[in-house]
Amino acid sequence: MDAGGGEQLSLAAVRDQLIREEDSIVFALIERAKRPRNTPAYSAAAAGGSLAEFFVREAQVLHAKAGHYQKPEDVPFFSQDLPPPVFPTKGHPKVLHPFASSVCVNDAIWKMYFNELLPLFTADGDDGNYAETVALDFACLQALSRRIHCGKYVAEVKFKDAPQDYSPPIRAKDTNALMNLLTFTAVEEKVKKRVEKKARIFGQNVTLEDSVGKQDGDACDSHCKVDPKVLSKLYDLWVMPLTKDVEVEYLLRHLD
Ligand SMILES: C=C(O[C@@H]1C=C(C(=O)O)C=C[C@H]1O)C(=O)O
Repeated sequence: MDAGGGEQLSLAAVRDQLIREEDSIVFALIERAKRPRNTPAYSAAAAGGSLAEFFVREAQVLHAKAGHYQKPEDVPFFSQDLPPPVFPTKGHPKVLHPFASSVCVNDAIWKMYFNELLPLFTADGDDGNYAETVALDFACLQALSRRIHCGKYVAEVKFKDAPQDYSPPIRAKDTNALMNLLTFTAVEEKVKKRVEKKARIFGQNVTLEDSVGKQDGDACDSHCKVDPKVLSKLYDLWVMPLTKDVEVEYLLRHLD
């Protein structure tokens, strides 16, 4: 996480990072929406797995060799037998507990992405561009996973800011109390509105003839590359709940 790069980790800095991650998620979905659903890419092939699974496994091997997956928020979807980096990597400041790297909700992200999200923002159809399609899926999965696992930093700063509040429910392993403590409904409402707005702005067709930015609100939503409402739904139903699951899972082990 960039906010961990030397300066004091703060809730404001971590939230700024989360805002930046929104851009990556919105753009990744816009890119994937260029292609229709392309379901054959997700059907199990003779060898067992699907093309999507094959691509993610192989892409992660390359990414691992290039030095990816060294930070607590960069969590691979298939962690078994990943090779070490081939080139020297620059260490990152250790601001989280060592167990942070084992907090992972990628299985839930995988299921959510393929079973729930994809049908919401891709058109029915099959154009045969399976290799391109799964590469775009990989970008979406990585962007979502990275944002959600930034929850580890959120949890760390929340604990550091109020150890007296967080320690009793951690000791009591009271998941509900922790969830209530770390939830900020007003912040969540703003996040939903902002991602919807970003999808509306980033997803409009830019031409020289029309006046870009003038169209606003629901009027232009049907022309957007991804329905802006899908973004607020994605964050409401899955991204923020999973981020909070990461926060709780991280906090539960904080006093171990
Ligand atoms: C990430 C945070 O924790 C919770 C999760 C949020 C999110 O995923 O965007 C927003 C507010 C909180 O309910 C935060 O406080 O910023």
